[in-house]
Amino acid sequence: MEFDTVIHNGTLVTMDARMRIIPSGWIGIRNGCIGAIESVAPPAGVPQSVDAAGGIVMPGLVNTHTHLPMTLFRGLADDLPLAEWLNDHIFPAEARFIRPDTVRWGTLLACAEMLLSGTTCCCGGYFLENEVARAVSETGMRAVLAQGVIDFPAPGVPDPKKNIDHAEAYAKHWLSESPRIIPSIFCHAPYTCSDATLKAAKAAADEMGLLFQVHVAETRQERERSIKEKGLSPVAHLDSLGLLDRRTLMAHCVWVDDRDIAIAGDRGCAVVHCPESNMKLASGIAPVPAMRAARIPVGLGTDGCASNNDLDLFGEMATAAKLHKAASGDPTVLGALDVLKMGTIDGARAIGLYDSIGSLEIGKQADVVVLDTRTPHLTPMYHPESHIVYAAGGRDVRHVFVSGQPLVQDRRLLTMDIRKIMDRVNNIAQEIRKPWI
Ligand SMILES: CSC[C@H]1O[C@@H](n2cnc3c(O)ncnc32)[C@H](O)[C@@H]1O
Ligand SMILES: [Zn+2]
Repeated sequence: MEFDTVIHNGTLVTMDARMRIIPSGWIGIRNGCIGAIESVAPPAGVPQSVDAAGGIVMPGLVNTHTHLPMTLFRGLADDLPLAEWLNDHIFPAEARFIRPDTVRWGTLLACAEMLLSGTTCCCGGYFLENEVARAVSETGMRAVLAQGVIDFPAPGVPDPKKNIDHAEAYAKHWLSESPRIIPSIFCHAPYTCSDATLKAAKAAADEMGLLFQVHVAETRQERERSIKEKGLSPVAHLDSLGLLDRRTLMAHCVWVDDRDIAIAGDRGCAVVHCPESNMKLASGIAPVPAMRAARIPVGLGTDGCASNNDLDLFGEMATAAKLHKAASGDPTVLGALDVLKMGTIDGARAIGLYDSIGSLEIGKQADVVVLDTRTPHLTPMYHPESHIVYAAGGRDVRHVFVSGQPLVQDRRLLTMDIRKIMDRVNNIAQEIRKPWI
């Protein structure tokens, strides 16, 4: 087979069903897909030959929950609980500063940050999502991008009665626009969307075969209010509306009990764990080991930059691995390989892309990351998966490919002018910085 690109001389961490690790292997890429994974000598005469130079070659990371334009609000309102953070700071800032131009630059900044730290695919939603999708598609990154739905006036949808029509039109447009941009619909939460809105949004997503996303059971207050007002937990409430199935992705699920976990497992829906956001907003610790034991696909997410405050999924993996050990008193509860699965193949499964990304396998898209391990903090290397989760960071990412296209080469972005993007975001921040509340 003829290849367009060969990546050789690295340790391949495949994340395939056998979790193969191939020392000094190579992968061949043809027409954007992986065409070979081998341990013997790589072929000569390939147009593009990338020397991984003793580093790690792994699947691109999958950030399964984020809000890209929220880079604009990084560090704007810290050290607050969710309700105060959202109602007194973030919602007012969004009402005032979220416009097509600000969304574009905030999104490009998020893509730059994610690509430079090894994330090749993200999933999430926001308002003015047409602008988000347009910007992401320019960068070459892969993403599942949802139009946000909420029952009050939102940027781009001043009349909440039009929120479903707007989301539907957005999704229809992006269904056939780019193979790397997959549209979706995102209801903000059961406490900001009526039952009618939730059902209509899910019906619209179902009609087009799309992922339906929703923030669920994030805080104790959300759970208690749901039980008081609906007589059901947030998860049981969504289930009573018929919203939970294989195309539903629930972000957070911190305040879930055994019954909620059994419901989610039975329905086949997926969950995103956002440990750093949950820690920073003091929301709590999601019962990830129990959810995984119930065979729920659990991905990892950073959430938006205003509650994390970065988009580095390597950091998120390290946090997840350590948090659950500390919470349970059991160091075996979530091992390095478990967390690496959450950041790759399980994340891909959670967002419906299991067949195309999340592992290095013949036939899958060539979404590939090369880490440079020739650094003091990655020397020596006994177990690559241990290094990826416990010792490496986004700063160790050297090359990034999406569908075989190089997007980061020797730590430099090839499809974005990062200076210009940071300048624009800094200008927008001057506007946001002014006292306005
Ligand atoms: C339609 S989703 C976009 C909407 O969600 C807000 N948001 C960001 N992070 C969280 C979170 O952790 N819980 C609840 N809502 C969140 C974001 O600011 C947008 O308004
Ligand atoms: Zn979120």
